[in-house]
Amino acid sequence: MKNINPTSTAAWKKLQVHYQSVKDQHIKDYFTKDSNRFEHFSLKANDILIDYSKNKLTEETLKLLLELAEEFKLPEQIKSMFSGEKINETESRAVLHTALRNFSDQPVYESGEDIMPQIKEVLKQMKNFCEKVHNGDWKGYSGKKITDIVNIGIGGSDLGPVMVTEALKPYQKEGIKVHFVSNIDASHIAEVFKKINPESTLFLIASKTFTTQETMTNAHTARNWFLENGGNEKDIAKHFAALSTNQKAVEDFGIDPANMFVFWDWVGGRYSLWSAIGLSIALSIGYDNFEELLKGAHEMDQHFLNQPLAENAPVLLALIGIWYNNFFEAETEAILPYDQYLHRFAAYFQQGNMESNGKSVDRGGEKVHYQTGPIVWGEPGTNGQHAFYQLIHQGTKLIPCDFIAPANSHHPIGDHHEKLLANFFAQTEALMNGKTETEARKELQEKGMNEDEIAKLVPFKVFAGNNPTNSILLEKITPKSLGNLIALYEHKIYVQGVIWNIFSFDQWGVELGKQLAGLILPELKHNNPVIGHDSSTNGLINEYKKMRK
Ligand SMILES: O=P(O)(O)OC[C@H]1O[C@H](O)[C@@H](O)[C@@H](O)[C@@H]1O
Repeated sequence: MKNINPTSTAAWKKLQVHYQSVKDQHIKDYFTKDSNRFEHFSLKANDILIDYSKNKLTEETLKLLLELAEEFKLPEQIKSMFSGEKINETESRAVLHTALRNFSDQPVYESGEDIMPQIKEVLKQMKNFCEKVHNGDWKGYSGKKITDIVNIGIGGSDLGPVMVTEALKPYQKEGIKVHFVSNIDASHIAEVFKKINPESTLFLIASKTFTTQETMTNAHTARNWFLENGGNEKDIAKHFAALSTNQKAVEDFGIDPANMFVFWDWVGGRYSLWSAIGLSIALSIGYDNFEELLKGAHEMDQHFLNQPLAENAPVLLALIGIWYNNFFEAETEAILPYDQYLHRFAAYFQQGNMESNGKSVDRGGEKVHYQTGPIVWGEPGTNGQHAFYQLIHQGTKLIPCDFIAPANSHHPIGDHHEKLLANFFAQTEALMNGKTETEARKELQEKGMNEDEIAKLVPFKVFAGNNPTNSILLEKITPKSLGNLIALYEHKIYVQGVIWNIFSFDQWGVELGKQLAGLILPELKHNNPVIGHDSSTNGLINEYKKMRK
């Protein structure tokens, strides 16, 4: 499959021609032509309803996009991921986060070995550990029950657990608080220190490599704080656990090997919340709920693996994304959850997408001459409405949006949820329909304005509309439905990577920043001026040295 340039496939060429014939069509006209457009362009995938009818697409568009997927032998590429082929070629690794949530009783082979027994072993270890912490058998050095969990990790070792523990707050175990420290900025950990007591705190050092500068620095600071505030060396085992693939580094740090929860190099950092990295989640919501989350993801895995492309939710979302990214030249995509608990969902998939598909070299090592991964961003509704929706409605950029909402709130207080959902429905409708000049005029007339005033205001009151959205509706945000939803978005990323012919599971770009910061650090340890960089970097470092006290 290497060196297939998507732009030279037959389907891509057909899509280019087709694009010319539909690009100026208005989405609302598609609804006029087809009164059953919702039925034709929506599907149910397990717990999730996806309405993709409010998009700039026709049956023909979908047919051609599906042809594109077929040209890349997508069904085979999906199978190759699930079956443990080393599809992460630049790191020579399999990509098997799906095995972590495999409840099918089928073996999964990696380098000829069934990895399911080791996965189950770690799950058992997590379960036992959670039970001990929750029932108070796991005690701190002074005999107190654990009340606070501090997860120290960054990137994939932080964002997933943060997003999920926030999303599932209603399931939080009583008596357990979870804190997250990721930034190397000491303010992050200092603020957490204010809230915790060393006697009843458990630190989870979460790092796939156990070498990441931020995490190791924060871990050492936590250890020092613990020792300076009442704990002894011999007590470390009761208060520090490690979630990692690097056994040696964990031991060197001084964490009891019995407190190590392992995972494996075939779990990508940004796909690792399903692994031991999820321990903070399990401690927060209870192991059984954590398992429900895994089961929800497994359901979506089965859907992705078995549904024909035309009825395959992650595939459809991926193809629609490609349609906008590569034909309409949209540069960004917004994820807009109408659920306050999902307030880190967009941030989580910002890493998921941008670290996976932010690539400009194809699988054959050639520079690509087409667009790959979009910029992903978003905030929850309705807050976003009062912040950046103006630009989506009336700006000059095309921003395809995913609207996500649960039909039921965890807090059925008054009519909050109906109001929230009224906004959810109204926004996608307004983004599509816009407001015509006639409508704008009528509105102003009804306000009693005279013709002069109306003529002046009308241009500002017109909305072109025709802004595409997907609406994703769930019954309720539960561990299981959240598992479904996360896996949906994960698989979308892979499908897009296949079609852009890029590797989605490495992240060489992130490495550069790490190396450069490592070079500069020793130069900050003395007060002599530096001269080895460009004049801007030299100037900034030297001014910083003058400013610092
Ligand atoms: O878990 P680790 O090894 O500390 O890595 C943390 C993060 O580091 C880098 O930013 C990337 O490689 C991310 O994908 C990763 O999640």
